[in-house]
Amino acid sequence: MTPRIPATIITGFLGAGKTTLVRHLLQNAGGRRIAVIVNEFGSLGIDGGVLAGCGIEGCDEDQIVELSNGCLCCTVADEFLPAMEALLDRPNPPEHIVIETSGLALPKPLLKAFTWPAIRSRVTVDGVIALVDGPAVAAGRFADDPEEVARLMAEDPAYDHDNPLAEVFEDQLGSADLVLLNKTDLLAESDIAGLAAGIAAQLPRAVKVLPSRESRIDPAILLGLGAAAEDDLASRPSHHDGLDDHEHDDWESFVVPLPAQSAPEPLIARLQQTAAVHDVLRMKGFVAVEGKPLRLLVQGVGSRFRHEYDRAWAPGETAGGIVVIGRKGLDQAAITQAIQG
Ligand SMILES: Nc1nc2c(ncn2[C@@H]2O[C@H](COP(=O)(O)OP(=O)(O)OP(=O)(O)O)[C@@H](O)[C@H]2O)c(=O)[nH]1
Repeated sequence: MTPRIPATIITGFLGAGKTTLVRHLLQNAGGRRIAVIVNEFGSLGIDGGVLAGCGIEGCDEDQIVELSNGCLCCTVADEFLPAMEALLDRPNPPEHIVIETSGLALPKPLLKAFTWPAIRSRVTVDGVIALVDGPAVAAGRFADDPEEVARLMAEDPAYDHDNPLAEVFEDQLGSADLVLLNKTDLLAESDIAGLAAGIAAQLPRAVKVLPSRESRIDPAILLGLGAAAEDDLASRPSHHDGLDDHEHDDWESFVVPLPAQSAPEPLIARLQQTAAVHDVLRMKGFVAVEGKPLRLLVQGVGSRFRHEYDRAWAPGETAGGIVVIGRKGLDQAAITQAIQG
């Protein structure tokens, strides 16, 4: 029997550092043929664009497969399985497959896809790695807000739902074989061990929580976990166990188109201000800057922003824009106006 190809699933909330981890893995593949399947919430294909434009030696664009529909967990049959089969049927199939899920995806439906006979006979889930945004956890972003719960219960006595951020976060952690507590540069040194222990205590199984910065952990630790997660679904609890389906009604995303900017800084200031006022969870996009041949990659998680010139615009690829992601109910018109200035 041909050995099964190992697949690593990378999960983690919006902006935790998943794409950064995939880049790190590709950069340090040590000659191993790694294929990446990437899926994100919100159009524009930023993550695929970041990876395909990575300029990493030995990394061809055809190693990156982008699934455009925002929710891998809902499109397993239509998109994910055909993409996997196409990868496996290549004349030179990958030695390892890395799947980056969207920050709002629940990993369990994806894990279940690996029990389907057509996939199970050829691939095994080597491990599920959950990225955690350290400062967001430290700020209590994923904890239930007792006041909010009390308010919702007053409105509807039958209310028993967690905060949707907490729910997605817990589902992602519940499936993990390894957790990276990322962005330690933004944490006080003295808080790291306590936060890691707090996360470990929340997990349904004994799973290691490793602190990381820029998702930099040796691939020898990340790949080769040998978890065979598809055989072990019962020990990976989800809020949606027993439910046939789940909704993504809690979230929304839209694109704000932007013309060429005179400089990055005023735009970043407007984005920061917008994120703070409107409680936006994630913004990312590519923008043209006058007089610059390269496109500006803009990344925002909450109100923390980074920007860099990443590569030249490809022919026909001129329109800039920012994807905005948040909880349902964003004031799209006001946000668009605030960002466009
Ligand atoms: N300060 C700091 N920033 C980080 C670290 N790791 C990643 N980032 C930044 O955080 C932002 C989000 O990182 P990504 O890797 O795109 O996160 P993601 O989980 O793929 O995001 P989504 O796909 O949108 O869910 C980027 O600006 C990264 O450069 C870190 O350890 N420290």
